[in-house]
Amino acid sequence: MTQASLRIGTRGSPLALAQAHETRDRLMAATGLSSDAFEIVVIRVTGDAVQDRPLSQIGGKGLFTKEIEEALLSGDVDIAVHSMKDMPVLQPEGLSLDCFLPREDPRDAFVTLDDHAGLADLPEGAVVGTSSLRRRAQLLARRPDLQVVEFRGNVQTRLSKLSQGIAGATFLAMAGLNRLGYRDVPARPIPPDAMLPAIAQGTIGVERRTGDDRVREMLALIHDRDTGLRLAAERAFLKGLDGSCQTPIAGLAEIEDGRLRMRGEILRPDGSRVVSDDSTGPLDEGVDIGGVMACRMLHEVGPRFFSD
Ligand SMILES: NCc1[nH]cc(CCC(=O)O)c1CC(=O)O
Repeated sequence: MTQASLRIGTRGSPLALAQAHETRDRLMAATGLSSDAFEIVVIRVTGDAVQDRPLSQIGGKGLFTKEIEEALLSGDVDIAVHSMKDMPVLQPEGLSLDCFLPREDPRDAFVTLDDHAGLADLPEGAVVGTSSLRRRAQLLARRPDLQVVEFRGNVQTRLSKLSQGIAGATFLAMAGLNRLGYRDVPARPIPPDAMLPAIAQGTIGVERRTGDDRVREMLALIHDRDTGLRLAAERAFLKGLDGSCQTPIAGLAEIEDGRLRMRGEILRPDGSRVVSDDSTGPLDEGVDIGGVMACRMLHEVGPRFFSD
């Protein structure tokens, strides 16, 4: 590569920076280029600027991505690194998102400073902190007695809220903890059967300008095929449901014996109803598997499932 360095756009949170560094390290290893060939550019986004209100009140997905995508389109950066969990299913005109790094642990973790073994051991009426509509709904579906309070901020903030006694437990993504190297956080992974994770949880996606062939070829070197096949199913499911941050949706695709197994779940926000599905098909038919699952579910629950 003879051009100037490749500019990597990212949010400035500790997790976002860790993900940008992982992307740069993989690009260095794949291309043989030195770190001078890459520049990490931090971009401030709405979702980070607004700390005092629940994200679901400010707007749906896109709060963490809009400004970064604008920088990509205007040529201020050449690639953008995202948590795929925060990405809308459709990209703006002119941008492509088809490079996924090997997926981290997709599971949620149960985090408590007390010695409760897990969710089932929380005392009657215990207070749990989360800002995720999905986690809230899943929690209330299993334990309607629990009280859910709004919990935002990074890992440190959430742990300090636990130590102040604001809540007895919270949830975090295992992927975030692992990527940040937080080994001593008291986190227990929750099996997907007990709490199905968010679509794409644990996956880093790298976005680019559609016509930028130099970047397309570079990103092809670090794309992880299995992760791509899994995300195709999960994101087709999300797209079929027309999911936003206002709707509790969970889903996980896994490769088992050379086939793609997709589990999906939609919930009423108060947890009063849960509809789940589990289906397996050929590895390269994720788009169909996820799309058909979404259709079946919408048909089963009728049009006003999420809102009424
Ligand atoms: N919504 C915020 C967000 N986006 C991605 C992750 C974690 C890392 C990942 O799932 O890839 C988190 C934090 C969390 O849910 O604990």
